[in-house]
Amino acid sequence: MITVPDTGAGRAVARAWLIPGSRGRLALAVAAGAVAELAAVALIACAAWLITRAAQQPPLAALSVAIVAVRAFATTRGVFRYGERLTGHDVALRAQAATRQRLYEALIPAGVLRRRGADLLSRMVDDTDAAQDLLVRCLLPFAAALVTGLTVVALGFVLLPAAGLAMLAGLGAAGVLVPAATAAVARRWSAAIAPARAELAERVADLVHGAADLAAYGAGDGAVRAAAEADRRLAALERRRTRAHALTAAVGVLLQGVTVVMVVLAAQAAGIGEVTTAVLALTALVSFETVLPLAAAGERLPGILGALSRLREVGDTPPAVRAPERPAPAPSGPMTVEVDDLVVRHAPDRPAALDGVSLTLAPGRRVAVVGPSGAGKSTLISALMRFVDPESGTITLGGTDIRELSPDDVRERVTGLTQDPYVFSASLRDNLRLAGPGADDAALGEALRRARLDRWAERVGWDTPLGEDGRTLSGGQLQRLALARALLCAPPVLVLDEPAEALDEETADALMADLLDATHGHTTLLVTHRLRGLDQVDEILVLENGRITQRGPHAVLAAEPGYYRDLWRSEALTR
Ligand SMILES: Nc1ncnc2c1ncn2[C@@H]1O[C@H](COP(=O)(O)OP(=O)(O)OP(=O)(O)O)[C@@H](O)[C@H]1O
Repeated sequence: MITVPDTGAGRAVARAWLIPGSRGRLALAVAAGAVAELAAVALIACAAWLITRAAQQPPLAALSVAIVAVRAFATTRGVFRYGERLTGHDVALRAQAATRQRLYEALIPAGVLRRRGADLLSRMVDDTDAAQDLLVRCLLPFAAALVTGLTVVALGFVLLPAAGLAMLAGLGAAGVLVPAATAAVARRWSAAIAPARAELAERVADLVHGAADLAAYGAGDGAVRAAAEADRRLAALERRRTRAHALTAAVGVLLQGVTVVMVVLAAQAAGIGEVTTAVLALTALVSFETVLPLAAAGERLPGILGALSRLREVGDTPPAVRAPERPAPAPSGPMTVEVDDLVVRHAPDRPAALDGVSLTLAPGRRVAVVGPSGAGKSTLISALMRFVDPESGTITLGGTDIRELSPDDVRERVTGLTQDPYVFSASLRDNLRLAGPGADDAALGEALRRARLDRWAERVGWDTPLGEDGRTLSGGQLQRLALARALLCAPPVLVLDEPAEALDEETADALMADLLDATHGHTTLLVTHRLRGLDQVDEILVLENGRITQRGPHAVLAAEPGYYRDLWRSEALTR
């Protein structure tokens, strides 16, 4: 369920996210826009005077100043319009870039967001466009219309107060009441349209990402129908909104016509002559050209403020872990990881995922963690890499509590093969270089050799694209590539989360054997479901329901009653 955006929050974001740093440029754009509009009005006023005066056939000299003025105003209008577009778009694009950057920075440490990927993507793309629209479509037109409107009304009062009054009424209604009405209409419709658009985006994302599963279970037609239905609902809402918008736009044009008629009637009643009448009438007519677009600005404004408040919601999502204000110096060289009485809870109302876990991982030692699904193995790795903070207990790295270190420093030192490794749509070489940007071909080759991927690499070539999400790789090759990356990165503490996950028996056994060979002498924490080969590690921890229930070397655990012996026996039976 998408909540209706709170526009007060949107205004706050507009101030906080967009304006700082661009005030000078913004003022320049506003000034250039106002001068361009004034020049446009003055151009029409002068042209009106020139044409009607010329019709009276005066000596040419009487017209020469007006001729020059028309040229001057035409040039001024063009030059300042160009300046306004240049500075206005410069400010707007800077604001948009700054908004995207802020959003991105807010997303990196964010905790669990309530929104799904498609909605988040639309925030990254559509909502950040709001930053640009706020300035280009709302703020600049409003400032230009205000300056032009006030000047024209003042001119009207000077020439003929009754005409000035008619202009004030007409421009005021078109510049304030009509945009307010369009804003109210838009607010009403965007409350209905935003969830409809989010629903369509999510359904389309499901269709694209879940295409294979939908096809496999014959659910494709139903999903397409649901997406088409969401599309129809959105289109119907958009149509109704467009009708309401057209109606308010028509009211604006009507006000323009009525104002010109009133001005002409007032001028005729006052008998001020046809030249002044023409000047007043055409000035009134053209002054609406700057005011009428405000209806569109009013229509866009609630959507913009809503988008900005959605951005703030992302920015306000509490980070999963807090970086210290002044991080302690990061430890270097071989380092011991000490976990002491660790309690981790993913949410206050959930049972602890880790409950009193203690372990020591000394330099060069390898510790394996085994346990049933949901026991807390991945949570332990998340805590070690500081993706989640403990409720109580400590983790120290080289003697320093990791909460005192910058999370990036921790993740540079404790990393490796995480669950579900991602393969980029790039070559094998580039996918490897991710873990070692400065590595030469010899180092890349060595990592591939240790992960037993070298022969395959020679066959397919180092520069062949691996396809989106590694589509050209088998499950085993993908895990080996991820292992090669981890070995290339060679962090002080290597973590390997279920490296043989989702592989067939034979491939998994081969991968585990190679992995145990490759990590010999390297400080390693290995989370695994498979026990084969664990006789090579220094210590095995059995984690059940967040607690360590057994610990020791393979030979001891395989002999004592418990989860490990049961699993070891059932593995032996399946061979
Ligand atoms: N982000 C999360 N929010 C809430 N609960 C979570 C979250 N991540 C894990 N949990 C819960 O914490 C417990 C431990 O999960 P964890 O993923 O650490 O188990 P695991 O041993 O790695 O399981 P598996 O072997 O299936 O990967 C589970 O009950 C799980 O539902």
